[in-house]
Amino acid sequence: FSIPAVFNSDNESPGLREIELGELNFLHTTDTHGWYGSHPGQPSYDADWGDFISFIDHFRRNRINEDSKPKRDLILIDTGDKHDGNGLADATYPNGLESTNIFNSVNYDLLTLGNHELYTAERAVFEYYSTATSDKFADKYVSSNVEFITEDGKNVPFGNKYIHFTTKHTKHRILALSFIFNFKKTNDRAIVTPVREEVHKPWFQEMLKEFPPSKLDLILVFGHLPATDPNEREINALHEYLRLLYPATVIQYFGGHSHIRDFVQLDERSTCLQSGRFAETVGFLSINGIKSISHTPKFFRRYIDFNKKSFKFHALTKTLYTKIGKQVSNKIQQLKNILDLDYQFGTVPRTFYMAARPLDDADNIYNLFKSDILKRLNSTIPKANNQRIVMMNTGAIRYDMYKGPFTKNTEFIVLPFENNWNVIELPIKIATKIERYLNDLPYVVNSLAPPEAIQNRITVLDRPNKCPIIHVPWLNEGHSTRDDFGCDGDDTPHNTETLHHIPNVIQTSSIVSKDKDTVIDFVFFSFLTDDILEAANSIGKDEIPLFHNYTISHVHDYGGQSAKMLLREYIIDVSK
Ligand SMILES: Nc1ccn([C@@H]2O[C@H](COP(=O)(O)O)[C@@H](O)[C@H]2O)c(=O)n1
Ligand SMILES: [Zn+2]
Ligand SMILES: [Zn+2]
Repeated sequence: FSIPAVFNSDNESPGLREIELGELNFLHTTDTHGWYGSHPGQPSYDADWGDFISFIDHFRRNRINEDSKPKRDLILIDTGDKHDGNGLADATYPNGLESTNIFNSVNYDLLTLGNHELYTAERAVFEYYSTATSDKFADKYVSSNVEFITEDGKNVPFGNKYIHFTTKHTKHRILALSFIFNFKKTNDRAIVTPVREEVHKPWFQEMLKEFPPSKLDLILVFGHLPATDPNEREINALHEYLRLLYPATVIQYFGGHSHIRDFVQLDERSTCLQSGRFAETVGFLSINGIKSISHTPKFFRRYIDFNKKSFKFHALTKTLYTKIGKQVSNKIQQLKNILDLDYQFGTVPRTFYMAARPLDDADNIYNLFKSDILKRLNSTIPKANNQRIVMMNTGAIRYDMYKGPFTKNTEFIVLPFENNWNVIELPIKIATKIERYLNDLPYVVNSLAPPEAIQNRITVLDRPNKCPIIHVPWLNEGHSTRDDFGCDGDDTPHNTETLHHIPNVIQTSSIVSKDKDTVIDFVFFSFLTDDILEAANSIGKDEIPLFHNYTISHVHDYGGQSAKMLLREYIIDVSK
């Protein structure tokens, strides 16, 4: 494979791929999960949220300015998931107390919520009042299929059901809608209605009447659902429905939730962009020829690495900082200090990877959990025959653990969730079959593995055509995205990161009995409770005549150290 011209090394770093502006231009973020303080130690993502604000400012001035000919507009979008993943959000109580202010300093034109804004009632209430109905975003926040339940028990839309607006310079008439995927683990202050049902509700039908095709130039659907999802196909179902009603209108989607870079062409007049995760990516999209009926519109997509070099390059500026951007960067640094996120517990001896190393490799993080960390779990409850299995979902681990300082923030980054340990007593003949049962599940049904791992499996299946594997000595390892427009979407060429299979769950076992009827403790992350019951009952039916189902009454709190604490104990031990 020969090195393309764009991969030159005569620069201070490799050449970047340009963006192509259009009459409508979009910058998109999603699944930021509190990553507003940049990725220290990862030069590809060295920009913080203040730098992003400066970038937008320069970009608007230098590339979308008032006098540009042809005229242009810029629309800034975010598609949710702002908690769980970084101490800036997760080290405060309530979660997101300070980071929400930081996130909200971006002047988004359209924003919405993800499932992480709905895991608890407290989060739903906070999101609703701090953002959805705030002075700044009340006319910009859209959530077409989520209802908020007020203190006095009334169901109200979680923001706007839809927004209609006309762009300032190019005068495009836009109808904006936003849907979240069919999220079932919601709380008692919010209701999610599946997309397929929501579109048949009276409000939707009235909206269709108010905005027939003749009154719209573009339908914009931005939401917390994956661009590619061959199992649930929620975007596809929505698109089929909208296309029947608007046969020639351009319909542009922005997705999220599965944490990957992705771009899908739904038909000649419709595409969907998804812009990664964790403030590693700013998605750029432009469209030209929107109002033309005789020609198909031209779509252009680019995945911009979240770093200062890329920001300066695309915004055509030599210095990035603006006053407001700098203020936000300072605020982030202050918050980091107040929360003591750089407090160091020990040192990570070498980098442990989630998917970039095979599961049985000594540098694989799941291997570390199986072979060491899970075994450290202690509990005071009486043990069934002194034998147990300890299981966790791989999705609970959210990031590679890098060689170097292990800080308070590293804990939130690697293991953000507050899951505790549950236990159920099971005979060996059931307990030993659960791992296989859960790992054989069709991947998207229960979403136990990390979202990006699930999605990588899907995109590999969905797009059998290959992109060249890049191994160029002076490039950083990172995204080499393959999407419906090909292999050149990333603004920065990276060495291809080989991704290995990650199972849905991992476990350690101390079982020694040969007698398969011996009862042992089956210990698992609380997030897995429904899946464990389903697996035990399904296996039990096959294994035991006149089997009685296990129910939640058989599940107990196991106690013991949290996963965060187990990891910290390991680090302290290896740092001695
Ligand atoms: N208590 C929890 C909550 C979630 N997870 C994992 O996160 C995944 C969802 O994350 P998104 O950012 O894609 O919404 C979920 O599928 C689990 O893997 C968890 O482990 N514990
Ligand atoms: Zn997410
Ligand atoms: Zn999500």
